[in-house]
Amino acid sequence: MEVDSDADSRFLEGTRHFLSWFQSLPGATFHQDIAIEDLRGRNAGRGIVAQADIAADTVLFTIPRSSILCATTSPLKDKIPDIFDLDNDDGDESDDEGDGSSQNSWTLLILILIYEYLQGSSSQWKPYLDVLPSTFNTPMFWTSSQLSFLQASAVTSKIGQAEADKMIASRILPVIRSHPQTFFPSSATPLSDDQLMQLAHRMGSTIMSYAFDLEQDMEIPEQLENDDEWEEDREGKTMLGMVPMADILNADAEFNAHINHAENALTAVSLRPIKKGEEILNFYGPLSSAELLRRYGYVTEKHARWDVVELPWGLVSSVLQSRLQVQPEVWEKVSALVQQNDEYEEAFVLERQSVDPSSTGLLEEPAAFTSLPDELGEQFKLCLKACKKVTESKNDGAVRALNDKDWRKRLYLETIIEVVMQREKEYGTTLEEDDQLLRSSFSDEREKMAVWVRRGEKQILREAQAWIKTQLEELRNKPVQQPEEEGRAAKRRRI
Ligand SMILES: C[S@@+](CC[C@H](N)C(=O)[O-])C[C@H]1O[C@@H](n2cnc3c(N)ncnc32)[C@H](O)[C@@H]1O
Repeated sequence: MEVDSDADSRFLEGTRHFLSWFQSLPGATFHQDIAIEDLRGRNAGRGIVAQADIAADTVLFTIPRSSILCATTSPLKDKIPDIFDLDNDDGDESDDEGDGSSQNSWTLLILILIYEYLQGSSSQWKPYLDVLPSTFNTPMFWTSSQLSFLQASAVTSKIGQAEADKMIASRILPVIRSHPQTFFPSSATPLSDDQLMQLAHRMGSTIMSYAFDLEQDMEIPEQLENDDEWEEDREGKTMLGMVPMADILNADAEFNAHINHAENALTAVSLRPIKKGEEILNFYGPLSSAELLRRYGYVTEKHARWDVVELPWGLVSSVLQSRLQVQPEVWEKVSALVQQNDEYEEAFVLERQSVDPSSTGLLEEPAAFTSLPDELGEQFKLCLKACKKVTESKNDGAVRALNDKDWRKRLYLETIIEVVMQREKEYGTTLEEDDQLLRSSFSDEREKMAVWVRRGEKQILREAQAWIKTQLEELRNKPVQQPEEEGRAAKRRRI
């Protein structure tokens, strides 16, 4: 790798400046045995590393609430108070006027960040803003060639570029355009719509991978306990905020620190003894590799235990139709009945059973594939009922077979195993080919992460296949209660 010493010294200078700014904040603490280190060598940006052995329950650093950049601390509140009346939706644009009049906690924080960024040196958060990223590895910023490495992963449909563009155009740009003096100080060159769009994307992505939900673990004062106003206040309590230093912590599925939220400050506390040289790690939640990539732009081996794969109902339905040999015009009626159900689902998620990390941040039990989703079984059952209703010919052998519980169970398992195998084929390469690829070297880290994501999904499909096989085996070994032949023959007959 080419060494860019200018960029390196800017990086180090940014870290130094940020740390001294942080330490100068009233009420902030930073333990003497930890340091912010340059972890770019392993694609992890900055991180915090123990410089000596640290005991469990040690306060690693303290962040005063006044230093958090959020709706309550932003100077923008005095300048454009109207936008602080939150809509309390989660980005749903249905009631959006397109004039920036309705904000949610997400869009408001984008505006707050853009405002601070445009204030340059006069922002009190400048040293902090300087260590926030300007580029991202999340799929939102990938080329179509890089995205193609994700193959048939459902994550490709969740990137949300178009929705983000729409949200920025309707909620962010109108506010900035109608308050030019507020956003652009006299010294600053106003930005074009395209530049603002890019800046908003950058801030949106920063929030996605850096912001915290600010819970307020406050005791309710007795005299206010039955006060309606207080209740209302508490309802809207979840506020997004940028928390300096807490967001320098990297994270993994096994971690050794936790951020505690108290009334006046947030503290990072060690969950167990941490050895000198160990990275201090937080936890972003039980996220699959695909979700970790989508939100944070990285993957780790340990997160793969929460990998998931989606089975579209359309695929289940078409495999079932061909197994039952139902004609297309009849199956259309069956499908219409299934879709009328209030709980109709378009896709089902296969996942392992996995316990959460322990209170000390360790994963104590392996994750295992132990069942198909109940909702999939319910919808399958509903589909068979619809099939029976539509075909009407009550004497038909297949309909009689549908009444046989074991036959239905076998039909379900055989259908899903076929769906699982077809789903794997949609990816274009096999699990074994991906494994081989992952053993080679990649010139593009994004391609490697994509292969990791798709490989994890294929692994779940294989585990699901193995589990279904054992279920079928058990069913085969079960004593037969009814003549088997009828059901089998019925399967071959047309309904
Ligand atoms: C809250 S920030 C953590 C600090 C960040 N490393 C930095 O330099 O600003 C979250 C981002 O850090 C990176 N990150 C976090 N944990 C990581 C890990 N275990 N391995 C690699 N990158 C990680 C990802 O880019 C993620 O979007």
